Amino acid sequence: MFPLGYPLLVSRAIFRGVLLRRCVRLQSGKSRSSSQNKWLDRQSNDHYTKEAKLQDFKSRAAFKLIEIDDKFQLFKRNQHQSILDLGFAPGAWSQVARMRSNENSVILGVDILACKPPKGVNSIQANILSKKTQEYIRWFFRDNFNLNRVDTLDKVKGFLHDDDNNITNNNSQDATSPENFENTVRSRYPVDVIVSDMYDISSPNTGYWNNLTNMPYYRLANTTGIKIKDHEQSIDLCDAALVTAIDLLKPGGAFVCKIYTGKSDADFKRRLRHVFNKVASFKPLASRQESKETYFVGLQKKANVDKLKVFTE
Ligand SMILES: C[S@@+](CC[C@H](N)C(=O)[O-])C[C@H]1O[C@@H](n2cnc3c(N)ncnc32)[C@H](O)[C@@H]1O
Repeated sequence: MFPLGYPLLVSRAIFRGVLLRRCVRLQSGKSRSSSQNKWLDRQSNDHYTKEAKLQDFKSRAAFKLIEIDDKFQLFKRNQHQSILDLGFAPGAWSQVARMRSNENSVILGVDILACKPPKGVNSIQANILSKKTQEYIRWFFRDNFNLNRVDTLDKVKGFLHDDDNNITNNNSQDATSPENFENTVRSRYPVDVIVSDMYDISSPNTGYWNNLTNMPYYRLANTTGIKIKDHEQSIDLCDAALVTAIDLLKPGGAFVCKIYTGKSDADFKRRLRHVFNKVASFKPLASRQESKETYFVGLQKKANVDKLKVFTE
């Protein structure tokens, strides 16, 4: 005969066994998927990841922009620049821009994620696919807001404030005066350099009910692994960055944009040639060989770019 408490003892023992197996699995890392393990191994052995930690960069992405800047000389030590970093989070590129530009240069990071910017960098949490975001960027650079001190841009401009009149007024000034001409160009095109490392992430579209209206998962930092989808999403963001460049980058300005390569690369390059005198593509050594990402660079922005022509011809 079994003692009375036997079933309780057995179930306790089974429960302990299950717990123990789980702990062992967690310690040995076996509960992670193989791709997670691969990613962790790669990160811990990666030279750039180690170096980023040593140099206090937010991520290894810093070294990609350093290589791009070494080759194309985007940032100037001897001149004030307005620099726009699209998709700045967690902030490694902004750190590089801060480090390599003049101390009076102004840097604005924009990201759809809320993220505290690195020291000496301003930031706006916004979606670049929204036209309103471009207005905020223009106001920020033109009116010299300092978002590090107070969130003045939000307080003064508010979401429904329409400030386009200022641009119209500036245009009606005597354009023959060199000073007025310079002011008009500055307020219309207040940015000297645009860098975009934006990358779309695929939304988890199964296994949950999305009960939100602002789609917080509609921005990602990883590829889906579905090559065509990754490429097309990347082209959308590149086009958004290019529209921002057409609308806000000063003539002569420089542009860098990450692209996840695919069949529409040539079309995008053609659009870039409408906007810039010099166009190049560049894969930094810090960009993993197996990654489909590469960078397009546009130098010497042309004056009077016709947006319609860029996207229709
Ligand atoms: C690869 S990460 C950028 C890394 C960054 N350059 C750095 O050095 O730390 C890509 C970023 O693009 C942002 N992003 C993606 N879609 C966006 C959008 N529509 N508007 C603004 N940012 C976006 C993501 O939130 C993500 O933070």
